Amino acid sequence: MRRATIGIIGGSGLYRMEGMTDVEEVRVATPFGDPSDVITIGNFSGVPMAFLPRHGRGHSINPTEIPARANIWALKSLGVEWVIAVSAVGSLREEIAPRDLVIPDQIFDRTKSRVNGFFEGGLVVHCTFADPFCPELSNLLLDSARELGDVNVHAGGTYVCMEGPLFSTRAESNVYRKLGMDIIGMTALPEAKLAREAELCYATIACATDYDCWHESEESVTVQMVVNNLSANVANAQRILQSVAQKIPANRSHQTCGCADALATSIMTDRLQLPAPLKEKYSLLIGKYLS
Ligand SMILES: CSC[C@H]1O[C@H](OP(=O)(O)O)[C@H](O)[C@@H]1O
Ligand SMILES: Nc1ncnc2[nH]cnc12
Repeated sequence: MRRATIGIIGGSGLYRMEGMTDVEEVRVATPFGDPSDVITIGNFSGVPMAFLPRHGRGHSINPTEIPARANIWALKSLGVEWVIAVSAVGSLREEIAPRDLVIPDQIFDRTKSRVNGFFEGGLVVHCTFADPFCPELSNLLLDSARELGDVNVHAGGTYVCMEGPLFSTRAESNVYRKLGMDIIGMTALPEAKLAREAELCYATIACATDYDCWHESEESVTVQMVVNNLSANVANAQRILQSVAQKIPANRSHQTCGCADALATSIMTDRLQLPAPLKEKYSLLIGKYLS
């Protein structure tokens, strides 16, 4: 199967990558079921890249039902080391206007019904997650976003991940603002946790589409509002991706982020006691720590 080191997870409005050449669609089976859709592998800006739409190409998968474990596993199995997630978000700050971009640096978890990690059934792993986004990949995204010149870009910010699928109540939206959250969405988790467990560098381009429902002089968020602002946002995200693909190093040997070794000190279970079937199941993620 063809391989790629950069993986793009497309969110609402980004179901196909324009500008990819020499493409092949691959179906990847994983121990956690099927990914959201076929993965498109091809050349993008001269770089091998894998693209996966997290809601499926017809947007048929709601946030709670996204097979995030299968998605991350599938990308890892194709050789992906860098994952760039693209997401539509609501803004919880006056200064983050619809159509602005945010490269968030924190996440606050308000999900309720999701499986949060890969490891289970006798294998216990506790990864450090204080900084949920890879700082090095985030910086590259920021550089590329700023190069656009005609888009407002915000460096850092806390993404509160709600369960959905309904949007927030006004009380919730106001509480998130008081708690210091900056943007709101439904999909950063468990995706970011799984990327960390899979030792991938993971960062997000968050495209603001609305002011959620806290703003006194703006309409409360509707799908129509999100969709109206998305097409401009998605075009900008694609321009960033074209530029960042050129900046991402060919391998991670000089990285200082630690993402590539996230499991080195995180596996609690005595390796001598790990049953062979578990070792086999998880060899893609922990094989290098078993020899
Ligand atoms: C269509 S608005 C709500 C929807 O959009 C965001 O998804 P994504 O992060 O995949 O762009 C949000 O989290 C909701 O899933
Ligand atoms: N206001 C909002 N809340 C949750 N997810 C969103 N995605 C886009 N806008 C959103």
